[in-house]
Amino acid sequence: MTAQILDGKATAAAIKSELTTRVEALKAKGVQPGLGTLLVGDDPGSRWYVNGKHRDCAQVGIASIQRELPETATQEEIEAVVRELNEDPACTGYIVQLPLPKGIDANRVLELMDPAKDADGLHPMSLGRLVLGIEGPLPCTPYGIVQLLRRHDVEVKGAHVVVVGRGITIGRPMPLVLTRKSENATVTQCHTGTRDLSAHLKQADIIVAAAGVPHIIKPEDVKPGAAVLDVGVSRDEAGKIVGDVHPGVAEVAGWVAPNPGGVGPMTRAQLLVNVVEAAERAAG
Ligand SMILES: Nc1nc2c(c(=O)[nH]1)N[C@@H](CN(C=O)c1ccc(C(=O)N[C@@H](CCC(=O)O)C(=O)O)cc1)CN2
Repeated sequence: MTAQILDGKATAAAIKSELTTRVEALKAKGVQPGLGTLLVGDDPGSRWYVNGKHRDCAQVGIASIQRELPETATQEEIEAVVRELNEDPACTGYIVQLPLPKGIDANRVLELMDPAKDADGLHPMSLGRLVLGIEGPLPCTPYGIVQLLRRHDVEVKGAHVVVVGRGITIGRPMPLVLTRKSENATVTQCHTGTRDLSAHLKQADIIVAAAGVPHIIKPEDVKPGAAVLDVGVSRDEAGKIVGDVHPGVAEVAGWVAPNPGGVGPMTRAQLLVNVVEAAERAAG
């Protein structure tokens, strides 16, 4: 293996340590930040992610509010919990864990959230703010990726980034974050309608692979020295994660974010950043 590792675990640990100091300063002003989560259904992956978020909160001094509903919950029952979280003063920010069960209108649920409590940066108002260049919470995975690159001194300004995928949590908002003046990257977005993925990938200085297609990024499609971030999550028969990036890419790339251990921990760290920043804004 020749590529250097974009170490998400170590970087997230550094961010959490910085946040601990900021949370202490908030508490000294009488402000206790609290993260709420709403988990609907029994998906073991989603449960693992939500539990991880609350473990992180405990580490940095953020309070936890955990709400759960069964897989059979109706749209109305989910919306009732969202209204409760909107009203709960102990909950300064919250997330609705995605995906929601089949048949639930996730957009309607997201729209119902109080935008001032959107810890995920996925509320339509937060995404609109991002488009307009107004300060607000940033989507956790896209901004976690930017932080991971910055903290390893990988140049984002002027880089050509190819994003593969257009899902709500990563692919769709990723170009919005990367093309802000502060990031100033040039972005090509590829998806299932892209004719020649390989031709686009070969041009990339940075590849963000969020297609959810095992090993779709092959060594022969990667420019030598490029940074490749694997965000795809598929599972093999034993339940082990299989990413979007073929292991042979590490022989060609300059940098790789492994999966697990790369972008996932950064998603969780950025969520805490959003909670702390919202509490800081509220505290003036
Ligand atoms: N409301 C949201 N739902 C979802 C989001 C999101 O940002 N907001 N993103 C993903 C899931 N996710 C956070 O919720 C998430 C994914 C992965 C990780 C992580 O740390 N992964 C580990 C590996 C875990 C494993 O072995 O299964 C890693 O990469 O090292 C954290 C959070 C979809 N839903």
